[in-house]
Formats: sequence, C-alpha cells, structure tokens
Amino acid sequence: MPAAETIAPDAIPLQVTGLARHYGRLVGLAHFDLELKPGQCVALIGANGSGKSTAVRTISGLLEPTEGTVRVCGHDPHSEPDAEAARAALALVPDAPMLYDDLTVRQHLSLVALAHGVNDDGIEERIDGLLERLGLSHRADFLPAELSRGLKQKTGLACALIRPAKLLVLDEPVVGLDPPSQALLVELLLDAKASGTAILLTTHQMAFADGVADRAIVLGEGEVLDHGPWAAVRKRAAERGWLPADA
Ligand SMILES: Nc1ncnc2c1ncn2[C@@H]1O[C@H](COP(=O)(O)OP(=O)(O)OP(=O)(O)O)[C@@H](O)[C@H]1O
Repeated sequence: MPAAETIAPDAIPLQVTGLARHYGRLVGLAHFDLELKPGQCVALIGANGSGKSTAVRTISGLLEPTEGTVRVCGHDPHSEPDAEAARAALALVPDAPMLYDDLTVRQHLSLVALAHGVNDDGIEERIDGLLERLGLSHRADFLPAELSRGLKQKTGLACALIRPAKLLVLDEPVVGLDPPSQALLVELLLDAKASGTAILLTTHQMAFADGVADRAIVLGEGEVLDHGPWAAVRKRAAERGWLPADA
C-alpha cells in the first residue's frame, strides 16, 4: 500500500512528547512538547542557537532524538518502515533548500508531484499556477546553479506546496525573500491552513509570523521559555528582551 494511503483522514498532524536532542555535552533541545491539529500554525522563535533548527530537524526525522517521541499523523519519523508514512505526511522546507543540480525548477516540481502520487490531469496546470504565483515562471527551465538565493528558496517552497502534506515544516522560510514575496508566502500559508494543513515554522521575522501564526513557542538554550497564543507570547517576548527591540 502506498505510504500516503496509510494516513488516517482524521489523524493528528503532529504530536511531540518530551523531545530532547543533545550534541555531546551540549543540550540542543530539551523537554519539548507540542501538538498541532489540522489548520493550526505554531511559530518557534528565539535567539540564535536557542534550538529552533534542532527542533525542526528532530521532528522531521533528520536528527535522532536523545529522548522523547515524535508522531506525524500517528507515524514515527525515526523508525523504519513507519518513517515512510511520516515522510508522506510531512513536507519540509529546510533553511537551505536541497535541490538537484541537474533538474530544472519545473522538473523539481514534477518529480515531487510524481513521488507523492499527484499525477492527475490537472497537475501541469497547478505547477504552472504555483510557478506563476511565486514569480518563478520566467525561471521554470533554469537549473539551481542559475538561480539566486531567493529563487532557490522559492523553488524549495514550491516543492513543498505542490504536494498534499498534512504537516508543513518550514525552517526560516522568509530568509532571502523580498518583502512582496514574504507577503505572498503568508497568503500561500493561509491557503494551506484553510485546507487543513498544520504548519510548524521558525523565524526571526515577527511581522511575517504576525500574518500566519496562531501560537508561539519561545526557545532559549534549548528549553521552552514561554508558549501560548501568538500575540500574547510576542508581547511578553518583546518585554522580556527575548526579541530584537524593533520586532
Ligand atoms: N551539529 C551540531 N553539533 C554540535 N552542536 C550543534 C549542532 N547543531 C547545533 N548545535 C548547537 O545546538 C544549539 C541549538 O542550535 P540550533 O541550530 O538548533 O539553533 P537555532 O535556534 O536554529 O539558531 P539560529 O537562529 O542561529 O538558526 C546551539 O548551541 C548550537 O551551537
């Protein structure tokens, strides 16, 4: 059975319990709990080195946890063969997009769509529509080496958005994007939320998170310093000096 078909329609997109990741004696993340229901968006915020990428990478199955459990739609991304179903449900946009040197932008999207069983008659039109919306149409037949940093970032985002993920995980998604593209990304993420996709993102851009986050978690030295509704946590974080003064 294809992995995507093992995902129950009413599955909870993300459940994380007691997650910890140590790097030798250094604690990258500790005591991390999170549940994300369909259509919810949580922003992880915090200073450099506070553990945001460690959380994202451990939740996505790229890093083994030292302690704790992760379930993506009920599946464990750290245990084969269950990890295959977790990967089918989760779309990750890492801080530096992983692109194939010899595939064009359009070929990346076609490959991702095919790999996730999205090969219906309308797929080419949807790829064209997404390329157009992201301002990538004029670079559709270019290779990654011919793209700027921001265009590579958009290609990584397009790859995640072309497939029907239950959980979208984005690590610093607006780095490299110009202000109109950041606003466009907010629109695309609101569309994804409206269709029931849960979102976990990290960012240093508070104005971007204002547009999309329902809740926030503040990390510091790998520990959760605060969590709750986005606006309240953002205000407390600014008052306590956890954010830049202009955030
Ligand atoms: N591969 C690694 N080996 C050793 N220590 C690491 C490794 N990756 C991260 N760390 C450490 O773990 C801690 C958390 O790092 P992480 O990259 O998760 O932070 P971050 O909040 O994403 O930071 P930034 O905002 O700078 O991207 C830091 O102290 C960092 O130095």
